[in-house]
Amino acid sequence: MSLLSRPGTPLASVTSRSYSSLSSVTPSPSISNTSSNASNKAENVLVTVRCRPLTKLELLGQAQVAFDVDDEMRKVSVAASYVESKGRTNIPEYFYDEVVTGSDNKDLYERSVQDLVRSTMEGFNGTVFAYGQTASGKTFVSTYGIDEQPGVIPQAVDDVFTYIREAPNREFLLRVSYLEIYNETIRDLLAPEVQDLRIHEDKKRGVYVSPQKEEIVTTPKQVMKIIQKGEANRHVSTTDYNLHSSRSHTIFQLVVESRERGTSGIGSPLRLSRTPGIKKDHGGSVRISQLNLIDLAGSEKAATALDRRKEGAYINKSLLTLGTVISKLTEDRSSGHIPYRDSKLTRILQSSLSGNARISVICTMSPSALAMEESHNTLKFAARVKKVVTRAGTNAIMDDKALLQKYRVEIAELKTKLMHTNEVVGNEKDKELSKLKAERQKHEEEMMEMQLVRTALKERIEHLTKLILTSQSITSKSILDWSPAVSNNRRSVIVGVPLGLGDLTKEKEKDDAIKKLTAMLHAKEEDVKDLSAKLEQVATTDDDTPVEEQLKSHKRQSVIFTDQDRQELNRLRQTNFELQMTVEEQAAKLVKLREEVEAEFRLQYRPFDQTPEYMDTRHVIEEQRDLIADMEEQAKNYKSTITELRNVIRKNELAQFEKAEKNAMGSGIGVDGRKNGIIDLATGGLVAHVKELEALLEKERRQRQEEQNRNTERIASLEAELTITKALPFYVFALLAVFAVILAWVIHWAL
Ligand SMILES: Nc1ncnc2c1ncn2[C@@H]1O[C@H](COP(=O)(O)OP(=O)(O)OP(=O)(O)O)[C@@H](O)[C@H]1O
Repeated sequence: MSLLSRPGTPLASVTSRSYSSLSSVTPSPSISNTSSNASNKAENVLVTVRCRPLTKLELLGQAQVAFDVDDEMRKVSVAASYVESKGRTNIPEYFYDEVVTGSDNKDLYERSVQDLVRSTMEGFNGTVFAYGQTASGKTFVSTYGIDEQPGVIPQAVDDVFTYIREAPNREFLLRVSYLEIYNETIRDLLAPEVQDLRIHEDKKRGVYVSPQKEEIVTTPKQVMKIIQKGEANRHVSTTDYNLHSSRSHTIFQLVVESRERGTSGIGSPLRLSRTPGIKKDHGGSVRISQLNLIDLAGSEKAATALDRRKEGAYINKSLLTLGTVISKLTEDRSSGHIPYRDSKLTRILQSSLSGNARISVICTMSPSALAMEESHNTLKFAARVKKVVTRAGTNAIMDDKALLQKYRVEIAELKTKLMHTNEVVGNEKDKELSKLKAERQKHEEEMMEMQLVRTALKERIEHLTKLILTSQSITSKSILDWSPAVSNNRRSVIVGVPLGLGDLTKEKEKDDAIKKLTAMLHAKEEDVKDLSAKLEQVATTDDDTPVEEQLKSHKRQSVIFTDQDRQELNRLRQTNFELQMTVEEQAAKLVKLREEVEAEFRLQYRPFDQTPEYMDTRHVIEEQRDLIADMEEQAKNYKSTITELRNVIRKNELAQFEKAEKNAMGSGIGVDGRKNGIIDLATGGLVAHVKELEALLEKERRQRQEEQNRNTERIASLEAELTITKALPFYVFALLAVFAVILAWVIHWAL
């Protein structure tokens, strides 16, 4: 609700006002017009009285409520019961712009602060401060609420960003600072280590503190973090009246710079409005304004603790000066000196208090009868401050005070410089630089890739070597399994390979060497396993040392493996796996081939004694031998027949002789003549028959002998072939071995 529509305050002698009457709340292109129209109009400080509920402590002490609060009527009055208890009849009443009770900080913000914050976004300076005795609720109003009721500062910050979000035609730059005045010393809550902060004044900037840390902010969260950081550095102590009493005044300052979007403004003159003193927001001019959110330390009675008493003295002194300054401001200005310099607080607030800011004061009070005196003072202060008139106007500036402008100018200058540099030397240098960068990146990538490939290849080579050795050993075993025969045709296949029976020793040596190599490879395989385990273990570490170096020094356990590296490694492992599969397939093929060859050997080179040729020859030899045996038997028979015949012949001869001798003795014929004639007649036929048989036997024997000789020669020749053929398995073995080695090398180089 606009305050203009409300009844005026009896205490206020000048027109009360609301900030909404000064400027349109809606951020729009009309901002600059509205602002300038409203600029420099005399306005009173907006005064709000917040009367908090009784605290637990006060309730425990059965504190009497001494004030009645009527927020509808915006009236605070001393409770009738209290007046009566004091034996009085006059009930004092106070009226203000806003009177609130309870704990609703949101409502308080919307009533008393929101318009001021929004007008700050439109270029007017704004100051909000909470004033009241200690433990009256100033910090509650300013910073912390309860039940998720943030105080004025967080709500203002949020509102600033909401405003920016809703103003598409303007661009903003925000800077924040957070100061503390403790025992009359200025401290920077954002840089507490910085000493000797001093107050300066010049025509352009007015009153300001230096050196002061300002942080450019871009999000509400960032601002809240800064506030929290500052709060952590603030002086807070337990006092007789408050567990967490603020022992210092704090000034949270937000500087807002803004300009219309799409206007560079560089070099364009600052145009002033026709009304003297009012600057119009034309073209690229930058509006700059300050929002000061002040949490004052509480005025208090003398404390018991020495430190607190000292602090209290300073606090009271500065608050007293504030009161004096405000009193003077409400008097006729020409009447005299205004003692801003009497305290750091009034000095820092000088610009705002002297008129160039809209001011909203929230006076906090306790309703307790025990705090009657302080509350009364607060109400009187509130009434006094209500009379202060300010004439805030927008500040449109073009000089380097505005960071927004400065940054824009700097960006434009840099762009020009860049363009210029690009034209003159930039192209060449840029090219060179990007080439170098690209080369370096490429080199790094190559190094990484090489390392990964090396590891993968090593594994693969070891595996391949292992496979080859395995296949070698299988071959040699299978050779021992069978003893193939051989033919001259087969021998011709391996002409030129210097292997033979004598090469068996060399084969043995080779076998030994292969075994040695296998042992070595097994050892290497173990190393690789260890390394892989280490790599797995440290694969997630974020070490910046180049991989190459890390791998070189085995002492190091950390290896960087980015996700990309790991993918690459996995890809290589996959390739490696596929290669292994290929090699195994090849090895299987080799085994199959060897089996086929062996089968062929078995088929073509059956054992010699099983070949038909051998069998036939053997058969013939057997037959010949049988025949010879028969013939020899026959010859024996012939011989015995001949002997028998000869015996018969001799018997016959003797018988004939004896007969002739008897006749001769009787006839007188000589014995010898007769005897010879008879023998010749009797044996002549038999002898001829014997001779005939003997000739036949001799002929037969010669024929058999010749045939036997021929067969024996043939067997000898076949046996000689058999001896030579026995070497063939070794030729075959050598052929397979050479084939396997060639295959392995071909796969290795192909990858
Ligand atoms: N409107 C409120 N509703 C509920 N509790 C409140 C309210 N205002 C203040 N309090 C409580 O009163 C106590 C004192 O408040 P706070 O610390 O804000 O006082 P202060 O004026 O900042 O005191 P000091 O000047 O000593 O720092 C706190 O416990 C606070 O929670």
